[in-house]
Amino acid sequence: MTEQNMIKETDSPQDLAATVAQVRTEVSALHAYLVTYKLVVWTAGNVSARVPGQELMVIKPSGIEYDQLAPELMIVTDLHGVPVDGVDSAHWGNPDLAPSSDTDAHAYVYRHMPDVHGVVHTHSPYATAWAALDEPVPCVLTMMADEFGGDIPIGPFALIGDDSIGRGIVETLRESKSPAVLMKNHGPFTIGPSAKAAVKAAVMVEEVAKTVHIARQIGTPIPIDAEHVARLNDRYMNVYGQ
Ligand SMILES: O=C(CO)[C@@H](O)[C@H](O)COP(=O)(O)O
Repeated sequence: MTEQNMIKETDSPQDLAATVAQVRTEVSALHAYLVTYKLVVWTAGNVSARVPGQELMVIKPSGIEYDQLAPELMIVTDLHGVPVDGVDSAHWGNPDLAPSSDTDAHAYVYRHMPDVHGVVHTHSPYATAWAALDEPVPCVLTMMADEFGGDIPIGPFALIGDDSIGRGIVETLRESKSPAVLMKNHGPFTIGPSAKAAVKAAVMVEEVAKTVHIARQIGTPIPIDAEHVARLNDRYMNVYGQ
């Protein structure tokens, strides 16, 4: 283990272990939403969460089926995606378990967007179809103005396996109100102030990508003007809900 991925010594080991245990439980459980909302096939999607106050994140192991996931199988890494051992009693490995193949992308987002506490990636079919076309989903629904504050943008083409996906996500979402980006030829990545918020954005992306696709089969969807988009987004962000 390098000095870089040693745990900070500011929290007591007991507090840190309890926090990590909570994050493990949350990240493991949130994958069920991906299955429930039909956003994933086989093992093609992942959820991660930042460990609050630490240079750490929790992500699922690569290639493990969703019904096998459990808190103790979640992997704790530093914000460069390097697994960190000894954070809590649920030993991160099983040295046979590698973290998700998208770990570098998630880690890059946490390093560069300090307010982001959750990242989700799926290959949900309607959203991914727009990504294959290299076409943003235009803001033609009030639900899109609410949740995304405008069009759902396309991010650049990026190869899997290094920082390029993370860089594409950050460069695109820094310029946008949207918590979702459709990475060209790949699929949606979503972010949120919590892992659950990022999961919700992944569910919403698929829903609106599907509806706008259907609308285009029967006519020409009508864009919502920018002033109305801004007002809808402001109401949703500041007034909607409890
Ligand atoms: O896009 C890819 C690989 O093409 C990934 O999103 C995987 O489909 C999910 O992999 P793991 O999280 O199980 O490594």
